[in-house]
Amino acid sequence: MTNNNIVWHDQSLTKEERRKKNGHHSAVLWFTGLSGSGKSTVANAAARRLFDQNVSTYVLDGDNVRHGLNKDLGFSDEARKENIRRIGEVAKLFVDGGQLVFTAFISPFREDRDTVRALLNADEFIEVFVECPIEKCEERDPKGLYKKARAGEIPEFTGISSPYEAPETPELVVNTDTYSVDECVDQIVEYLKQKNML
Ligand SMILES: Nc1ncnc2c1ncn2[C@@H]1O[C@H](COP(=O)(O)OS(=O)(=O)O)[C@@H](OP(=O)(O)O)[C@H]1O
Ligand SMILES: Nc1ncnc2c1ncn2[C@@H]1O[C@H](COP(=O)(O)OP(=O)(O)O)[C@@H](O)[C@H]1O
Repeated sequence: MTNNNIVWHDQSLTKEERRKKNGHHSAVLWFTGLSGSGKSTVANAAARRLFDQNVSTYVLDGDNVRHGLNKDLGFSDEARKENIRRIGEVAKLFVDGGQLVFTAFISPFREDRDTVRALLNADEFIEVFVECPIEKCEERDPKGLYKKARAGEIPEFTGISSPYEAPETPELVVNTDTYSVDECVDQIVEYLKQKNML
């Protein structure tokens, strides 16, 4: 649905000016993975490591965003699609603002992640697959949700009663069953350095 009375207004500051001021590139690091795979932990640890190196970062997390902007959304396929669509647009604003934004959402559907990718330039979207076998995620179960899902108390639970489509060609894979949080962060920072984004 488009409204011809809504006219785009160019801003007084450009993305390039903001990047120059910050001294680094701006982009979305899109963390995707099962519940309990380590998205929030690794994303926050990476944001902290880079912040301590004077990089302007921000983390958008599924759990948190669903308390505010997306509190009207559930976990049906359509609701998850809308969740990711909205966050993709928000993340784009952060990129325009000159920040490295880390999004930590299960984002189970390839089509939805590709929709976000298409919003941004090629060097502004980095898909980070947070790989962890569901057995390990279930063993961790920090919020007890797998136990509830197995008991039938949570419908449409990713990996149990709702699908997860793993990335086929992510820019980066961090395996949290094999590597520690710090080692995962090392891999992320090394990637950004190799791409001259820092
Ligand atoms: N049905 C169902 N399926 C999956 N996850 C569920 C569900 N209900 C609640 N939760 C909790 O919500 C977090 C996932 O929200 P997301 O916004 O990341 O999900 S999605 O991207 O819209 O699929 C997820 O948080 P993380 O564990 O941090 O991934 C869960 O704790
Ligand atoms: N690389 C890792 N190695 C070991 N445990 C991890 C690692 N990353 C995350 N964890 C642990 O896994 C659990 C789930 O992490 P969390 O960040 O909440 O996952 P998600 O955001 O994907 O649901 C937490 O107990 C966390 O401490």
